[in-house]
Amino acid sequence: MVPTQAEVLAAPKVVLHDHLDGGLRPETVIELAAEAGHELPADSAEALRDWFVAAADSDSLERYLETFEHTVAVMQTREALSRVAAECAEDLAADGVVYAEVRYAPEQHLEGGLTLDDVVDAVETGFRLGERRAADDGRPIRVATLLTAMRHAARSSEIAELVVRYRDAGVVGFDIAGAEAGFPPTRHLDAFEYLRRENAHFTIHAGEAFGLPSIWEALQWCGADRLGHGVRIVDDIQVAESGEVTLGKLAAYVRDKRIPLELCPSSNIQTGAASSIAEHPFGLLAKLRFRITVNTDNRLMSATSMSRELSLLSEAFGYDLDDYQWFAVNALKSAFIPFDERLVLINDVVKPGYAALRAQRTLADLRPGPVSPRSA
Ligand SMILES: O=c1[nH]cnc2c1ncn2[C@H]1C[C@H](O)[C@@H](CO)O1
Ligand SMILES: [Zn+2]
Repeated sequence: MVPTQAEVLAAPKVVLHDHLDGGLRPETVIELAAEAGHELPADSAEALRDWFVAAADSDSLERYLETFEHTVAVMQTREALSRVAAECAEDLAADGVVYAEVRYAPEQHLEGGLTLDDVVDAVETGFRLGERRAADDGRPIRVATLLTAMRHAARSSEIAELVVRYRDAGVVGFDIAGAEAGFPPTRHLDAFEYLRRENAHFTIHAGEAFGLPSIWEALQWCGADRLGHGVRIVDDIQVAESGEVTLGKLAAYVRDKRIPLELCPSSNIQTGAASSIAEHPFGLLAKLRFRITVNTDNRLMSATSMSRELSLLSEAFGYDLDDYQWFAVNALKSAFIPFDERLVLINDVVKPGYAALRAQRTLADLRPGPVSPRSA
């Protein structure tokens, strides 16, 4: 059975790959742009929502990334950053997300004169505010932060130091993002080596627009804990006409070592990494029991949510509540917060949440049917 919309919304969800600057409300972009004097490509919230999706729907990661010009431009003050972060926490909570790791690149928010530390302070203030508002609304959420360095730039060591400086203040890990082709992760080896010496966690966008060499470098040279996307690992998997599956050495390593894949189905379709949800490698990777997780990437650019991603996957692959629970538990096992906190979320939030949804179905099945005219 495929979950109903109400069930999808109520299901406890976990997202590990969601960009703060890719998840603004269109209304907020318009208001902040007016304050900042930034010119937008559309002037109503509806038109702007459509513009982002159409512009991001480009079959190219580079063109997809150009749309961030308009979100980053309006996130250059403390107030704007705190507001966007608070709304992000509230929107995720309203969608039934119970734990989120949200990322952004502090180096992109210095145009208004803020320091890197000011940026992180402002965002953390916003997340705490959003968490409080969500809890007051009866939808508690925990939001943790990943700080991203842009792979074409040269500030990754500074950002890695920022991660370590704020590790007890909401920041749980590091990431690199931006155009993948031509910018291998090994350009940032100093940052990764520093993070490893500091016992810090990091993920790397790899295997999205570029294939196996990028994944191999991210894991075997840089030591990434997780792969941002990693979807191109399918290039190392052969499926014969008979259905027999053969994993290459890298794919086998990723599966054997339980390397988490932060899969983002809708985003992949927009950048051309997959042609449709039904043809997305998610189905194969799930069947082969890779450590897969479901993610939004950029809710604004893809007009999506965790509920929508799960619904699309259910339509394509028939996933039910048990599968959703598996995705959520996979994500928590792979999260960068401490082990004891992950266990609490798995045992006290996610599992009871799914048990309650299953119980509702059982009760609905036990309810007597309508009274027939004959017996009335
Ligand atoms: O899917 C992505 N691949 C590579 N880079 C990305 C993706 N989504 C967002 N970004 C970039 C654009 C943002 O400005 C930056 C930090 O969130 O990360
Ligand atoms: Zn991303």
